[in-house]
Amino acid sequence: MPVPAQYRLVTVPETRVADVLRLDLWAFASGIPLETQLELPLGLPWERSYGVERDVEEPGELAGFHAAYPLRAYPVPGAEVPCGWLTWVGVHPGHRRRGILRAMIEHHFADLAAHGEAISGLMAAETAIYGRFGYGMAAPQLSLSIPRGAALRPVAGSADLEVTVEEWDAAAHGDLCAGIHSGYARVPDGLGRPGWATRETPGLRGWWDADPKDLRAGKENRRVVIVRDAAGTPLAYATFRRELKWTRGGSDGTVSVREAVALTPAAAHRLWSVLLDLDLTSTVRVETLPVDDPIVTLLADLRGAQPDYQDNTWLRIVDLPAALAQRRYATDVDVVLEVTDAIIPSNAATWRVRAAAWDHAVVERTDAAPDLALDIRELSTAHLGSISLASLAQAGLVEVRTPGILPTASAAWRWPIAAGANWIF
Ligand SMILES: CC(=O)SCCNC(=O)CCNC(=O)[C@H](O)C(C)(C)COP(=O)(O)OP(=O)(O)OC[C@H]1O[C@@H](n2cnc3c(N)ncnc32)[C@H](O)[C@@H]1OP(=O)(O)O
Repeated sequence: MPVPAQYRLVTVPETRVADVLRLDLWAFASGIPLETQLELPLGLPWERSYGVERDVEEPGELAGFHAAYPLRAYPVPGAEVPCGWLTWVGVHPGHRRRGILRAMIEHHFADLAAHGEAISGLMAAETAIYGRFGYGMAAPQLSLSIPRGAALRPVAGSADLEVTVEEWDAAAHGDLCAGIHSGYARVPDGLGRPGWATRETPGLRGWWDADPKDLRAGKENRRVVIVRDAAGTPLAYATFRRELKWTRGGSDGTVSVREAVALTPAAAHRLWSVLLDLDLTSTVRVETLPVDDPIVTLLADLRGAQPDYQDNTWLRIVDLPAALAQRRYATDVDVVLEVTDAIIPSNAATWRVRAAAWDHAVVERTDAAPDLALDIRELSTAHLGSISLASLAQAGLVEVRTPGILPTASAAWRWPIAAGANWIF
């Protein structure tokens, strides 16, 4: 769909940052004044930033905006691939529901094709927005509120590790945390965690490393726990803030953990042991965990941590043959898929997908009778290996045409480690 009449799509240079932030204030009602926001690191990919404005002679205010982070090593099952990450989507309330978002999405897909990116990912502000454009909820997340002192199952070697607890200092901790964070995308045993997006661009790193006072929501400045082995090699870190609340019964503080990332089981155990034993606190709150994060099985009483499950990453296959060939499959598979796609006609076809276990696939158009029929949204949902084709079939979202094919196809698309990102962007 083209941009609606009387609007035009434009590239947005960094010199228009105030226009972007003004629109963003309208779209997200953040409450942080423009003058303050102009001082904050934004991390925006200006080379891939696009706006929609009134089709008048002089550039005016923006009616819509979106951008794409050019991720080059986005983890999918068994591979790290280019991904155009859709971000900063907003339409001014005075211009909404006229088709501006739809036009921006179609532009985004064309932009991905021009940059050789077969998939798009995003985190959705509202869950109702992106399914209509073929995005599927590919990675759920878990949130926990863990009581202080919650028992953990023992892990050998945990007590031998060294721990430091420090105030965050980007110069001292930025590279160390980035190294562990990107390393986590490849554990355990090389399997890798699909969906574990890392802060690849300098803009994203700068945005993440900063700890601006205006974004602390009244809590203390960022703190960091680092776990090292006896040789001093960093194995895990967590960033957190505490917030104390005094009640008649004493202190009732909360530890808000932004990230807790460990490369070994012992380091994970040690890291959480520290977070769960901070004085004057009673709850450790963590929002964005992969659903099988080590803490889930380390906790002796998961129920006591009030697990809460919701969507994290939405994924869209934009170039079907490329995307299906880029990832690997967990078992031998030879299956014919009939795929519908209302927005990208080149994906809407019948495809034969053949792969040996743990290898890439050969993907070809075919005239053969389909074994499974599904929309691109469902194929995108299954792409990171966390939501199975079998569960989608059980919900009536994948049609099985060849009886008996579903167990093999479903096992091939699944991945032994759940997908998940642990930061919001
Ligand atoms: C990846 C990210 O950045 S997520 C951030 C998204 N941004 C926000 O949530 C900020 C506040 N909201 C907005 O800025 C706007 O309302 C947007 C971007 C969500 C939608 O922009 P619009 O230009 O109004 O959308 P547009 O007119 O193209 O609508 C396309 C379709 O999506 C539907 N739609 C759009 N927004 C929503 C929503 N929030 N909830 C449900 N449906 C929606 C429309 O009804 C329309 O449906 P149709 O195709 O059946 O007619």
